[in-house]
Amino acid sequence: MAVAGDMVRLSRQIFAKNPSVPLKKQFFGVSVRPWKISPNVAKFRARATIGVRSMVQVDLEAQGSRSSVLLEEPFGFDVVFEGELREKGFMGLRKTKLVCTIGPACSSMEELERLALGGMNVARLNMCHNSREWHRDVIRNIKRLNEEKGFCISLMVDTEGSQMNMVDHGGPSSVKAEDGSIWLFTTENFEGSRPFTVQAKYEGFSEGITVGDELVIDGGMASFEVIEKVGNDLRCRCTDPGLLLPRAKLSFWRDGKLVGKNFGLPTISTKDWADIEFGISEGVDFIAVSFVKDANDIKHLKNFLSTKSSDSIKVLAKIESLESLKNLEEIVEASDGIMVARGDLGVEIPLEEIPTVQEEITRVCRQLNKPVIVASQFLESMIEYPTPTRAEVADVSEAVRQYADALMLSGESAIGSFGGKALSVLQMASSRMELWSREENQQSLLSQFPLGESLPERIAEQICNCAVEMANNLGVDAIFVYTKHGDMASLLSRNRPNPPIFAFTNKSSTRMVLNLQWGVIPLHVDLSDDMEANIGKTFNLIKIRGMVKAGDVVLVVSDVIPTCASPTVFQSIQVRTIV
Ligand SMILES: Nc1ncnc2c1ncn2[C@@H]1O[C@H](COP(=O)(O)OP(=O)(O)OP(=O)(O)O)[C@@H](O)[C@H]1O
Ligand SMILES: CC(=O)C(=O)O
Ligand SMILES: [K+]
Ligand SMILES: [Mg+2]
Repeated sequence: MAVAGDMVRLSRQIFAKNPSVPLKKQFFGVSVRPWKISPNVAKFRARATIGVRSMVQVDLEAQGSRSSVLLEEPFGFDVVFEGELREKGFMGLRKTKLVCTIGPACSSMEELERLALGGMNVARLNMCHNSREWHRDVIRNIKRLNEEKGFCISLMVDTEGSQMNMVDHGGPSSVKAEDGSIWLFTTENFEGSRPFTVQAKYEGFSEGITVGDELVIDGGMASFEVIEKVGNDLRCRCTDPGLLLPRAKLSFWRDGKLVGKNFGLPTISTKDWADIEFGISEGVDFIAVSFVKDANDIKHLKNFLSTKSSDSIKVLAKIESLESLKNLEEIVEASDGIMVARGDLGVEIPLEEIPTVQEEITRVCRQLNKPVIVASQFLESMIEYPTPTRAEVADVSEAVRQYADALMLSGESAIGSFGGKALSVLQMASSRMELWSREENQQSLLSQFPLGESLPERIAEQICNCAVEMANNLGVDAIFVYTKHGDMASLLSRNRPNPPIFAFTNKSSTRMVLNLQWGVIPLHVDLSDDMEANIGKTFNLIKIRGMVKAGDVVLVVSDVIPTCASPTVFQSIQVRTIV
């Protein structure tokens, strides 16, 4: 069995099984794909020892040549899933994906690797913090881990957005506002800290605000009453004492309703555009847009990405304002995925509404087949303590029970002392709840809603729905799907099947994007037009890695198949036994 770091010696047998392609052509034709060859064996050997790609030693003496060359098989694995599969079997594989926010507590190579080994599927970079150079180093380090150690971690840039918050003067980490104390909220720029004075980030923060309005800090950390308006500044009396943290969020309320929404600021600010350009140039996989208001915000960014030929980068809309909730369906339709950003959402809607809103967003996303991340405060107490509260574990389990595609850590990983432990709590709690849902047959309760409009789309959807029903009823070990843009894999995932979905794609961007989807294990492999050859090749490759064994039963769903023999695309479901 080959493991990470091993060199896989196959000699000729693998190709003997695949005689349809002449060996010489396969290796030395004008197009060397799907095989890369280097005459520089030493270099390849060196990479083989640090890398985990499948290395294939081919003895060319059999072909009348004396030398032997080492070939790199471009087969992208995920060492963490491989390890889990060997340890726990197909049904033990975790389906819920995990996102970690990278901050100072976990940005070193060692810490990143620890999170990678702990099951991080996506790394989130919150552009609210730190410099682009800092984020660039993190991105490059993660790419290096993927490249050299065989992890499969996708990258997400999360925009700062135009939120109304306090300016961080780099002073003490929090200031206490006492009951009845009088504070000035100003837009005046000043250095250092001034007693009882808070600088608001935008000039127009007090527009439309009148005496008597309530100013709420961070959704309820502290509250003030506006007692005087002095130009743009507000003099306020503390009515509910509490802590003012650096960059705390400000919101205004009148008669129990939010006022002064958005302050007329664009969803994507000038700085956000620069951060997006940065993300494009660093080759990230997702851009999460903060404080989305409507579908146009998303369409605008997607157009921009396509003019930059970067449409392989997927756009996630963060639902964290009242306005985004009003336009939920159109935003979900326009975007490639959603984040339920409960932190800021809790500033704009009453806290007791968060659970039902979360469930509703998750439901809409699955109906419209868009991945959904549930985010914020899952294990907040673990920023300081090594164990979670029981209520926190229940919250994690509830999101898993709702079949969210992914769960996210924020401060727990970014600044917490126990990021690795927090990740393992997510990991264990999700696996446990997935098992329970399967045993209770909760999937059967999922209602589907027809998506496709054109006949080919409807066919693809029906094939995937039926494939999952078959896979569940037959109790197959795994579903294999061959997919270029990930659509079939996504339609399978939408049905939340019992067995894991191995999605083989020849586009590395598709692989990184599928990484966010429930139950999908995306693998990068060169695919040809000949589906039978693809099936044979992928069965062999993953058998060699010890991921499947003879006798395992696999349901194969295929889509990418126009061949000379059958020039029309046909989609099929087959049940195969690994031999
Ligand atoms: N790159 C970073 N550098 C420093 N601190 C960070 C970084 N990323 C996150 N943090 C810290 O981690 C904590 C929580 O993370 P984060 O900022 O992602 O939460 P959030 O406020 O919910 O996100 P958002 O600003 O998108 O609403 C914050 O208090 C922040 O100070
Ligand atoms: C994640 C995020 O942006 C929030 O919870 O507000
Ligand atoms: K953000
Ligand atoms: Mg937010």
